[in-house]
Amino acid sequence: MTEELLRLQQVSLAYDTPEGVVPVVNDLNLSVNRGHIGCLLGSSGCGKTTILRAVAGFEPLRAGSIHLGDRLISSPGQLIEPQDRHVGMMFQDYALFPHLNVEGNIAFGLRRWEKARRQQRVDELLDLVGLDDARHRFPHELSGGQQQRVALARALAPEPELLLLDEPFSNLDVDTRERLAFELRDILKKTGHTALLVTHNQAEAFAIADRIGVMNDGKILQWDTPYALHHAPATPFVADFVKREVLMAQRAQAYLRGLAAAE
Ligand SMILES: Nc1ncnc2c1ncn2[C@@H]1O[C@H](COP(=O)(O)OP(=O)(O)OP(=O)(O)O)[C@@H](O)[C@H]1O
Repeated sequence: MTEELLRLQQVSLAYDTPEGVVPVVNDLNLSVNRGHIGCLLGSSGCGKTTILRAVAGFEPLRAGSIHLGDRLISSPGQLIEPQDRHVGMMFQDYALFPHLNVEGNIAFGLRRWEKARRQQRVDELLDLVGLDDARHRFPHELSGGQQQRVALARALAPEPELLLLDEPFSNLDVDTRERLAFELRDILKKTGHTALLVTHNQAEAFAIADRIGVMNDGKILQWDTPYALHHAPATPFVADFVKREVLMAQRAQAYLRGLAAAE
């Protein structure tokens, strides 16, 4: 078995608009090894979600190829349907079904499974995400963090080869975000899942990912470990980007310390 699970080679993506073709990504290369968590980090509009959608099978490629293991899943004119890719996806708004309880949401992708096996899988996942006691509750009866865990369990339920996460913490408050970022990493490492995450938040990227790609304007400027991004940024943009975020986090902490002191 090769080390690499996901491989994007010379990928170009664009949208057709009434004004013409709008290029988003050009000649993009990246790979994520089995069991690793990769992350695309960049500011709004740089093309992160478009790349994730292309891996999921919702965007056609203008050029290049996407492989999952030995399978070619996308190339121009060739697209394996999203449901046949063995790729799980978790969206920023969780997209839980409001009329189904926690168990029902998690079991949604397992409708074709035999009943006993399905129940066993749901029980395993409830245990994994710590929601045993909430199995009969409906989404509106859950906190944001709990909803996020249900969404994660639902995405993992059919045992996807690859998990895609689009800004998984954007709906949560800052404290919950930080806690869940570590928790998510823990869960994925425990189960050995391979994941590709996109976020504009550096703290999240650094808390979760084994490899991070810093993006700007449809390009990955550096695909590296969090340590290397900090200590050996490849371009002035990456150095600035990393430094700016650290500075902002320090300022936020100083501000909060100031508030606490004033109380
Ligand atoms: N359906 C579409 N039609 C035309 N242009 C689009 C479409 N979806 C996205 N775009 C454009 O493509 C570019 C990349 O968008 P994308 O959503 O991939 O960025 P992103 O980095 O994920 O941003 P965000 O963090 O805000 O979600 C943006 O300029 C956006 O306006």
